[in-house]
Amino acid sequence: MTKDPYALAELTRESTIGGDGTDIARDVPVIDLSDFETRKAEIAEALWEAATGSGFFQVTNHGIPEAEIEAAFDTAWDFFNLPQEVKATVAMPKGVNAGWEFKAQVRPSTGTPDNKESYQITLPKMDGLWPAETALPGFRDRALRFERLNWELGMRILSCFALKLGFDEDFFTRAHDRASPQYQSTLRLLHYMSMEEAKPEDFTFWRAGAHSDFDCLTILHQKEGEGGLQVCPGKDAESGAWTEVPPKAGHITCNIGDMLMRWSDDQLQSTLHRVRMPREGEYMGRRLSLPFFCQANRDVLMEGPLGKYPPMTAGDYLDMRIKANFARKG
Ligand SMILES: O=C(O)CCC(=O)C(=O)O
Ligand SMILES: [Fe+2]
Repeated sequence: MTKDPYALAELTRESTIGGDGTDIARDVPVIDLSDFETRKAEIAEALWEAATGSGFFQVTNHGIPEAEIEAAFDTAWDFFNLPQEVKATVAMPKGVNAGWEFKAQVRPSTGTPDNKESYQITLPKMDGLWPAETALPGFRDRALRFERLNWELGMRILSCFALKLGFDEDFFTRAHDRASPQYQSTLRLLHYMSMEEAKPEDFTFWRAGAHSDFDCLTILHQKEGEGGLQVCPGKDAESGAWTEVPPKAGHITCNIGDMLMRWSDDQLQSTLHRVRMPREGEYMGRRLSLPFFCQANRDVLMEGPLGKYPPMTAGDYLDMRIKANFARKG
């Protein structure tokens, strides 16, 4: 093993964990967000416990109507179902976190491209990256509506972490101001291609190689029956023991990302996760998922309450994280 070639501890951890590993059952905490305003203190306690423990949890009674989530999956499929040449008109420009990409994301953990296509919506970056209204009528409005619903849920959850960290409760809402040109939160539509016609060697790839997210908080919608997500909590990363998180209607899966881990002086834990290929006897069809990444605006200064790290803007942090990812040599 060569010496640590990475600038960031979070990336070093990620790069060492690309193998199959083993399966292990762990509890994924489920937190009921009903009566949010009146139960806020209790909910904040439960979220804190989950996020300082494994960093992975699910929320129920989260306020996003099931019909909206189902409609968003339909909208995502309408997009992926477009001919490749139409999707190519909204291809992700280099260095921009918006638009369409196909089998392009290489994870440091695996060194191979994830077997997926994705379309990312980052509000200030969308000029020329929406499909033509004639190609997909209503797509933009539907996608924006879902982006907003996810932002609202993200801000509710983050307001609980703000209180526990000693900030005022709107601290992270200001830091993720949707109206700002510095906004960099992202809704991602993901399509993992069907493996029904795949060759045995295709199964050696990953749908999504092991990684931790760069953001503060990820809100992940999965579809029941389309499993494969596995997590390995930070404190157990050495173990290489992975836990399935089966999609369940009414449950939204959430995880802490590296940005909030740093911002909280490592009190909140970002968690390694991945999407494995289906195994023999399992559903082999396509898999869709819809993550929303709460990433603080570029100009926001991240300054932890305990002062563990030097202050840094969220923009600089993300640039550093992305650069470290691409600096990796296989
Ligand atoms: O598709 C999933 O279930 C997870 C996706 C993911 O981890 C990501 O895009 O960061
Ligand atoms: Fe992720």
